[in-house]
Amino acid sequence: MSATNAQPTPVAIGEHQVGADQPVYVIGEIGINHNGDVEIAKKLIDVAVEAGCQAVKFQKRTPEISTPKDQRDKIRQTPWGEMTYLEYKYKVEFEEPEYTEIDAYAKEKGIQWFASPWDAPSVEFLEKMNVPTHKVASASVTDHEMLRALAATGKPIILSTGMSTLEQIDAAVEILDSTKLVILHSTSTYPLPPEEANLRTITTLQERYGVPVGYSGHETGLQISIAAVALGAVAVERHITLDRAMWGSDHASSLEPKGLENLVRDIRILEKALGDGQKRVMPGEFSPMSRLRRVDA
Ligand SMILES: C=C(OP(=O)(O)O)C(=O)O
Repeated sequence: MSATNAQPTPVAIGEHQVGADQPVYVIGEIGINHNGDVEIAKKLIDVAVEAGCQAVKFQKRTPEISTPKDQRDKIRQTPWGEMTYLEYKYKVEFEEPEYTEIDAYAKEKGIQWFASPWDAPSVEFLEKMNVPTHKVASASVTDHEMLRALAATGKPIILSTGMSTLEQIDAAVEILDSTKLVILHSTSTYPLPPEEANLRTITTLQERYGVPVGYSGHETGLQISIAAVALGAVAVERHITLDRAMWGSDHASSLEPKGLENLVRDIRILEKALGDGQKRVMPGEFSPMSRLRRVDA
């Protein structure tokens, strides 16, 4: 855990480098917005590819382990009828046949995919799928058993930090290999109001952990994610959906295809605009300078 002003070495995630002076790593978080339908998942992969994301992400659960005990028997109205929360969790869970299809489809489309495992057996499952990285969801920052399973994979890890204190993040970072770690600043309020975004935490995390820091956003709109990049975020993750009005908990605070396209477009402009911070006269200024500046002044 080193505090330093030097830029941390980028982390390699498959063919992509994530860090300073690299293209911002944009992750389209499909999560469970596929609503249990692999065809919707494929359409969302298309959306991410067309927007220019480098990766899409899913969530992998073993529902009888990851669903909090006091929530399991709660009754829910769902598109599949009335059922318990646990039954619903199984409805939206992809298993090996669906992930095999997703893997082939993502490879064909040239985009990376990975997932946040929500329990230790899901780490094993994702390892069998040969994912390039694993994401730690904010809710799992304190799940040390799972973090140890993730560290044992030797893969680069993306650690989200919503709903967490610095002490909880310290303990998680102690378990993970900080040479292969990307931390995401996040606030787990859905949808995120601007006054809870606290984007300056990006700098706090950069200085405290000396690793590349990105942003996982749950706001509506694009401004906060774009500002995160201006403040140094090297990765941005946003939930994506085909339609914000679809049934399910995460659709409303997700980006639709046009929103994602605009986000990636604006991030790519910002990457160019941020520059290197060295003050110099730019090539485009020579002509206006010759017209506007008095040489005898
Ligand atoms: C909920 C997740 O992420 P975050 O905490 O970044 O929102 C997730 O990755 O499953």
